[in-house]
Amino acid sequence: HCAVSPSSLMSAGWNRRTWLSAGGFTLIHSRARSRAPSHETAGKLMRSGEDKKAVVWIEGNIASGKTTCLEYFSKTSNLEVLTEPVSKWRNVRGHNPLALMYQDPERWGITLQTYVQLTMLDRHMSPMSAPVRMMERSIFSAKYIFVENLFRSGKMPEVDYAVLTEWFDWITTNISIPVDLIVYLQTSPQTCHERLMQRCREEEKVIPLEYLESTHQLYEDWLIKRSSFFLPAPVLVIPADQDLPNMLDRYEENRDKILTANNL
Ligand SMILES: Nc1ncnc2c1ncn2[C@@H]1O[C@H](COP(=O)(O)OP(=O)(O)O)[C@@H](O)[C@H]1O
Ligand SMILES: Cc1cn([C@H]2C[C@H](O)[C@@H](COP(=O)(O)O)O2)c(=O)[nH]c1=O
Repeated sequence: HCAVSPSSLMSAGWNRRTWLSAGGFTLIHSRARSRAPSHETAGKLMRSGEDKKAVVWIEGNIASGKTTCLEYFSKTSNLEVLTEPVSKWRNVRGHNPLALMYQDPERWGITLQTYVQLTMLDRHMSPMSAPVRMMERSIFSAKYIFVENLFRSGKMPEVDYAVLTEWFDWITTNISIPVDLIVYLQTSPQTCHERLMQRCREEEKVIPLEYLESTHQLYEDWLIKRSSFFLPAPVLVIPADQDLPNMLDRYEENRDKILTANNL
């Protein structure tokens, strides 16, 4: 195993631009076709050659049906599906930060959310293998919904919130995280609570309805009222309290909009 550091490459005649390009990344100066105005992307790090592909985020409360939706679309050709890295949150080198967070949020909220932020960034930066990417949640909802919920409910110390916010702001200022469309599976907290109980994930058995009501409100403020945080793309709302056959009809109705998200 041979470690090559950026500084040794630089002294061998490489500059920052060639080093980044070799790793599949470039620094953006301006973009021919960009999702965001060029002042929002200029100077940011982004993966090369992926600005013509479409990126769709599937957002929604816990147990709203995101994974089920992704599973349905995964049979579509020319589309890749990225599920949330929950298995990593349940097992990092033998530790379970998701379970720890639910047991003692004041102590372990920062641990889980730091790891969620890292693993989400890793998902966003992974090379695209198809013209359309459908991804479960985002680094944005991790911050705007879950970190915010911990902090506002008094379960995250202000210093932990400040450190996570500094990290988040650095990442979103310096790295381009493309998105063309946000699909919001809009459910009632009651529906999520029923589905969560039915799914029966061990760590989540302690989640009360009130927790889902808070995260629901944060989602509504972000994606419907647009009153809380930066919204990086248009939002397609799909009412998702319906049974599965009805949901599949809703997905078919919206298939074209979703698959051509970068032409909206
Ligand atoms: N439309 C639906 N009607 C009834 N149950 C559903 C529906 N969609 C998903 N489920 C079930 O609800 C639970 C949570 O769904 P899941 O897709 O895992 O949600 P998420 O990924 O948003 O947490 C699962 O047991 C799933 O089978
Ligand atoms: C993004 C994010 C998630 N979580 C928790 C919430 C749930 O218990 C799981 C994700 O499950 P879902 O069924 O896919 O909604 O992870 C969290 O605590 N913090 C986060 O940032």
